[in-house]
Amino acid sequence: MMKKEIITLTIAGNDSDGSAGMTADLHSFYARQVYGMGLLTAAVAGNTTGIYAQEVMPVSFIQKQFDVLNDDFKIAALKTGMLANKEVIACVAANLRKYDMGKIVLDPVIMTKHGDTLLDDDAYQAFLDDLMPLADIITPNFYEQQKLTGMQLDTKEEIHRGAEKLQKMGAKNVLMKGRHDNAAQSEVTDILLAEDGQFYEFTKPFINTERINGTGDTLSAVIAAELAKGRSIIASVQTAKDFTYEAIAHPIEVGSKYGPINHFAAQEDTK
Ligand SMILES: Nc1ncnc2c1ncn2[C@@H]1O[C@H](COP(=O)(O)OP(=O)(O)OP(=O)(O)O)[C@@H](O)[C@H]1O
Ligand SMILES: Cc1ncc(CO)c(N)n1
Repeated sequence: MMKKEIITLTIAGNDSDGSAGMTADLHSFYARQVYGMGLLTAAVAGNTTGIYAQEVMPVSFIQKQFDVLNDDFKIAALKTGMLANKEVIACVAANLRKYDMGKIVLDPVIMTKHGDTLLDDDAYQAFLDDLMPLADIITPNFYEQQKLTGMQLDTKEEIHRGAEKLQKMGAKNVLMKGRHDNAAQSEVTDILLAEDGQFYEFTKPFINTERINGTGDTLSAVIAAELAKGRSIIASVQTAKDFTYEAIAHPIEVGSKYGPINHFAAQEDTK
């Protein structure tokens, strides 16, 4: 009998160097053995030194991609990445309300690690009002946590309060990714506030490297892939954390500066 594939979708921008955005998502889906589809919102001209130009897809074209995918496929889970502006957010939110596309992982992509902006300043409110209430899980990094909560979150207590604020805005589960900007730190801990109100911690050793382009995309893509298989939030986050760690721990030589992570090694080393 023919095997029925599990379909996982990324709604994201493409980064031309393959390190981040839709390409990293599709590498991750492949490595976790789900069938990946890509609904393109934008494209950036980037390499390992930075991003040099961006184009946003017309909303009518984004709408068409939603319609044709939903005409033909049953999607088990999706993740969002670069959404660029409030018009794209409105379109994505309307379609996530219209169509049942399975579990929703919201990765609030605002800025790259190297300071390039991927979401307009006037789009945060639409993100909070229209997308947060639809999320099964949201995965902000340290910078995005401050932007979305409007709070300064330095201590563990403050991070807990910030996660509770985001959960009150509608996200069922909130994964607050840990800081990794201190060369002397020994670990990176991500904190999950789960739907049941409990906090869970996911800790791995800190790796002191600049080759970490696409870590956030990879983490959220693996969460989506595992949720698509029907696994729990906690099991999905654990696999995503392990996978991303292995991908950082086995550097590959691509480009001259801020390199990508290694999805091949992670595929072999993650259960
Ligand atoms: N240097 C590191 N050592 C160990 N783990 C790391 C390191 N950097 C990131 N991680 C882990 O990678 C995952 C992604 O977190 P990160 O904060 O890098 O996301 P991000 O900033 O959204 O990434 P992106 O550049 O894709 O936007 C988290 O689980 C985090 O703990
Ligand atoms: C399109 C795109 N999405 C996300 C990132 C980083 O998160 C990037 N560099 N490019």
